[in-house]
Amino acid sequence: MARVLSLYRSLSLHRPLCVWGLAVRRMSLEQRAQKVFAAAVEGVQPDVVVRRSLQRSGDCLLVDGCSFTLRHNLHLVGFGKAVLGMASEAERILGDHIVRGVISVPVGIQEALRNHGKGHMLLGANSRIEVLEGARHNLPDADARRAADRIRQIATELTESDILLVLISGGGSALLPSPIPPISLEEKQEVTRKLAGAGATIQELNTVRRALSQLKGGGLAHCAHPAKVVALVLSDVIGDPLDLIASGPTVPFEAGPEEVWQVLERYRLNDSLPASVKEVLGQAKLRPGKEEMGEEVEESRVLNVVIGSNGIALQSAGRCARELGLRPIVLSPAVCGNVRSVANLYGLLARFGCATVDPPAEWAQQILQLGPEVGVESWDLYRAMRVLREGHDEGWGVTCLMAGGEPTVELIGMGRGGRNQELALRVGLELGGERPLQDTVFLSGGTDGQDGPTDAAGAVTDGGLQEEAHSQGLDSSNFLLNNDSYSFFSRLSSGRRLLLPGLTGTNVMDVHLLLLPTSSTHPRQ
Ligand SMILES: Nc1ncnc2c1ncn2[C@@H]1O[C@H](COP(=O)(O)OP(=O)(O)OP(=O)(O)O)[C@@H](O)[C@H]1O
Ligand SMILES: O=C(O)[C@H](O)CO
Repeated sequence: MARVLSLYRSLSLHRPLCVWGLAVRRMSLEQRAQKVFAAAVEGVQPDVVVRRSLQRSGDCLLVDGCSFTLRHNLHLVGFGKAVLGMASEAERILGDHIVRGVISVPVGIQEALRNHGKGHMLLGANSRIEVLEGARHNLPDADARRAADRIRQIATELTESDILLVLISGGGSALLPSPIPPISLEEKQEVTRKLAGAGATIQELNTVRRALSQLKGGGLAHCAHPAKVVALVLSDVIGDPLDLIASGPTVPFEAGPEEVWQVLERYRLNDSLPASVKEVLGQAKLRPGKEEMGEEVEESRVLNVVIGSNGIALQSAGRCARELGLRPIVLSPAVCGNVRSVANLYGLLARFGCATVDPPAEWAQQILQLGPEVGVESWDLYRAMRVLREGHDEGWGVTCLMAGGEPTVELIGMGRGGRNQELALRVGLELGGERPLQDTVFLSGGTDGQDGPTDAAGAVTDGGLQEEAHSQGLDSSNFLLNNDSYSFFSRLSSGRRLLLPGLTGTNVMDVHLLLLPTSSTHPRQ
C-alpha cells in the first residue's frame, strides 16, 4: 500500500510538469515568440524594477549596496513615460517616509493606463505624490514647464538630512523643461524641433538640451545640494548612458559649450540660433564644476542606478524562452541603424543557422560586415554564429536569437507604420524567396506597446509571409515603398500577425526575436 501511495504521489507531483510540457509542445513557434516578448516586457515593468531595486528593512533603505536612513525625510520627484508605475510602487514600499512628491508624466497617460487594465500603476487618492500631465505630442510645453518648476522648488528646499528620490525614464527630457534665462520655452522648443527634424540622434539632441537647461546635465542634483540624491533610471537609450537618458538631470557633468557648438554646426543651425541661446552658449562654463561643489562630496552624495534596460528585458525573455523549450542566445541589446540593414542581418543569420550543410564562408563574412552598420560587435556575431551551428550540429531543436535596440526607418511614404512593423515585414521577405525558411519565425515589438503612431507594438512574421500576402492579393513591396506596414499587417489574414499587447506602461526600446528550428525541417539550403 505504501508503495502504491508513493507511486501515486510521485505521479501527481510530475503531472503538472507533464501537462505543462505537453501544453508547450502544442504551442506554435509564433505563440512561443509572443510569450517570450510578453516576458521581456514583464521583466521591466515599472513596479517590478522598483521592487527589485529598493530593499527596505524598517527605517533602513538599501539601494545598489548603499544604505540610507529613513526618517520621514524622503522627497520624490520623477519625469518620463514610465514613472507613474515607478512612483506608485515606491510609495507602496516607502509609505509615510515620503514627505511629498511631484511627477511629470505625458498627457492622458493616467486615463490610458486605466483603460488598459493597468490601474495598479496609478497613485491612490491619498497619495502624497502629485501627478502633473504635460508635454503633449512629446514636446516640452507650459504644463511640463510648471511641473519642472515644482520639481526644482522641491529640490532647492532640501536640507542635509533629506533624501531626494528621483525616478527617471524615457520621455523625461520633454517633461522637464527649464530653460536657462534668458532662453524662453518657445526658443528652446524651436532649437530641439529643428535638430530633431534635421535627423539629429538622441545623443546629439540631448547634448544640446542639457546645455540649455537649468535641470538637465546634473542641474537637478545640483539644486538638491546638500541633500542626498538617489536616482532610479529606466533606460531607453542604447548603451544605458546615464548622462544622456532624459538628458542626465542627476549626472554631474562639466562641459564647455564646444561639443554643443559642434552638434549645432553639424546640422547648420549655428547661424539661425536665437540670440538668447547664443548668449547662454557664449558662457565659458555652463554649470558649476565638481571643484566648486567639492568633488568627493558630490560623488558620495548622488547615486545613479539603472534599474531597467533592454538588456534586463532580454534576460527575462531568455528565462521564458528556456521554459518554453527554446534555446536562448542574446545577440545584442544595442541594435541600431537602418531597418533595411537590420533585416538583412537577421535574414543572413537565419540562413546561416538553418543551413543543413556547413554554410559558405562568405555568409559569415557578409554577417560580420553588417555588424558595424547595425551596432552589433563582431565578437557577438562570432559567438551567435558558433552557437547557431552548434545547435544545428547537435540537433538542439529551436534556437531563440534575442536582440534589442532601436533601428531607424527612412520615411519616404505617407503610409501608417512603425519601425517594428516595417522590420518584421522586411525580415519576413528575407525569410521567403526561392528557398523559404517556412518555419523560421521573427517578432519585432516596441516594449512600450506602441510602434510609431499605431495601436500595434509590432508584428510576427515567418518564411511563409510572402506567399500568404500574394494569395490575398497584397503586394508587400508597394506597402514598403509607402511606409505602410500597419495597413499591410492589418489587411493580411485579418491582422493575425499584428502584435497587440496594448500600452504596457514601460519603455526600454524594442525587442527582436528570431526563432530558428535547427532540426532538418528546412529544405536543403
Ligand atoms: N509610417 C511609418 N512607418 C515606419 N516607421 C514610422 C512610421 N511613422 C513613424 N515611424 C517611426 O516611428 C518612430 C516614432 O514612434 P515612437 O513614438 O514609437 O518612437 P519613439 O519616438 O522612439 O518613442 P519611444 O522611445 O517612446 O518608443 C520614429 O522612429 C519614426 O521613424
Ligand atoms: O527623454 C529623453 O531624452 C529620451 O527619451 C531619451 O532618454
